[in-house]
Amino acid sequence: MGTLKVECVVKEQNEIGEGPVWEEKDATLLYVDIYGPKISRWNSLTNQIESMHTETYVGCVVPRRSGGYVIGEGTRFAAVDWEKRAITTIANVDTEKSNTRFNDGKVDPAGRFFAGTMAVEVRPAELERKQGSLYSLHPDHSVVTHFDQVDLSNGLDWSPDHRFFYYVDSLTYMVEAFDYDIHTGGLANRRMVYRLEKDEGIPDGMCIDAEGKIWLACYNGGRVVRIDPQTGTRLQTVKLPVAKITLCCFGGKDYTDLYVTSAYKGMDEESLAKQPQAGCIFKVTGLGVKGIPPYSFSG
Ligand SMILES: O=C(O)[C@H](O)[C@@H](O)[C@H](O)[C@H](O)CO
Ligand SMILES: [Zn+2]
Repeated sequence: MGTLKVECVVKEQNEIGEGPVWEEKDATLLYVDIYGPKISRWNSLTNQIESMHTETYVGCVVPRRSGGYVIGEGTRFAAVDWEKRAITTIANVDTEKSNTRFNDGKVDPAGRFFAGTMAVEVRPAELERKQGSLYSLHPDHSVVTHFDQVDLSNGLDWSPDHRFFYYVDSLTYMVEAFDYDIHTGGLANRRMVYRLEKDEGIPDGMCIDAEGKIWLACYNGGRVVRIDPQTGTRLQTVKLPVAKITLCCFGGKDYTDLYVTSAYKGMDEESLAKQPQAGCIFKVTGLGVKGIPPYSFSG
């Protein structure tokens, strides 16, 4: 294990930076600013950032096998043609609700795109409760509703053996697990894996590492924590120089670097002065673990 280093790499600040995905072929990091609202790509070799605006809040972006990206934007799944800067609707969700939006999403190992919704926040973590649901978009563009009554749909990922699905509804202050059926994309047997401690703040995004441990972003906790979902214990804490940590993903050579997004939404001038890097993206090196390459939506 090398020496742990935390570096601010993307200095352009996001109101809510989210949804980082490493794109190996170009050595770029793809991510969103939910309130931009925009999708961006940071090139790790040239330090250049390319962005495109979306029509409304964009919670997540994932690569698509046939090219371009798919996003969870407002209450629709939509296809993005990055070259043409064009967005087209694939499917709508929450059609009977008037004030929800997509939040975190990720592609499962079989190419299905999972993403959840939440009520639009009045202030961070202040929102009408039980308005969210967890959905998946399948290769034939059908949508499955896995469950509703969600307060603030957030982090998700699958165990490396595909047997478990991990999930965060932020206002439960827990990480939960389900049994996962990789053949159908079905979830069963919901249970708690980890409950956050006070100073860890609010659970936000998460990603899995190659050893099957969870890296959880702690919003208002200024850290990511590594959790063993088998024992429900915290194995490691990595502190960052900003409080509102939103999500992390592995990238870089052999997926050994951890990229961590953050937000500045809801901070007053005084706290922004104390945390001038709020909304930036950080790179953590020297963790001594590897991630799993991201999957692409197969539809
Ligand atoms: O980053 C996200 O996933 C949400 O869109 C944010 O709004 C925060 O999670 C939330 O405010 C923290 O509770
Ligand atoms: Zn999130």
